[in-house]
Amino acid sequence: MALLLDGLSVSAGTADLVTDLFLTVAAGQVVGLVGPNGSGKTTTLRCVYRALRPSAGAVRVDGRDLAALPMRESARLVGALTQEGHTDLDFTVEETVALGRVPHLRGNRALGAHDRELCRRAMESMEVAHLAGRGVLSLSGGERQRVLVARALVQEPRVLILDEPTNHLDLHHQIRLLSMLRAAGHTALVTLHDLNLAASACDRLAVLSGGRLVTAGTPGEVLTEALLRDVFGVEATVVPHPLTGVPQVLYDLGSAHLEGTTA
Ligand SMILES: Nc1ncnc2c1ncn2[C@@H]1O[C@H](COP(=O)(O)OP(=O)(O)OP(=O)(O)O)[C@@H](O)[C@H]1O
Repeated sequence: MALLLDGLSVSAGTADLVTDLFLTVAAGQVVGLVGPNGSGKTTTLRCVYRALRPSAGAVRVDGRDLAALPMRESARLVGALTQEGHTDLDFTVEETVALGRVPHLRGNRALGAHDRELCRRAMESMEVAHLAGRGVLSLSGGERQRVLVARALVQEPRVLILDEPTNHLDLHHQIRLLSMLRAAGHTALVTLHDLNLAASACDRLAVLSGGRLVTAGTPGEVLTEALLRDVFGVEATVVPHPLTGVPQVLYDLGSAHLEGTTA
């Protein structure tokens, strides 16, 4: 198992933010962590990239407890696109992407040819190569997001953690990023709010509610009308995609609105 959340719990004061979470991500799998606002998705991911220390349980990569490893070593195992990854420092795009190689460099050595080639390929795959010399602070939200994904990719981590990676991205770049994840065989734990994209992009979905795992399985097993009602409080229709068969959620906003309005 590439990534194991092994009975993870997180408390803040008297509040239990995540409770006894067991979740596995097999090598080469993309697992989507979904759930309503405040259900504990980001809190869970923060434990994996070590921005937060769990109050109980452990995060294991290839069986190794991350908390027991030096930061540099866990940075070679886990690469993350975080919600707090935006910086005030006006590095260029090229410099920002190159920072992803730091965990692999010995001492203060400069990038070698292999590192530079990885950066070039990651910038091309995220379609930011033409921005290489630009300062990141001058980029649009979507451009900056793609640069930060490129930085996580060049880290060549065993496990990629992506917290709402499609934020700010237009449809082309949302689909490009999620297709690339699957095609490149990355092992990834990803939070997504768009359940249709999540069903299309992920091998498995894990649903959180109130900091607890409600269910996990293939999109077909998980994404049911009953789950949408019980966990998200949404009445919707779930149909199989006509080409792929993966479940897709159809909403009837008209009737949902009419029921709640006093016209
Ligand atoms: N340091 C903290 N102290 C107290 N409560 C916290 C703290 N950090 C997070 N929370 C609470 O924990 C809950 C889970 O937050 P989290 O950010 O993990 O949710 P999420 O599922 O990622 O939500 P969203 O979909 O809105 O991004 C929320 O109710 C949040 O307010």
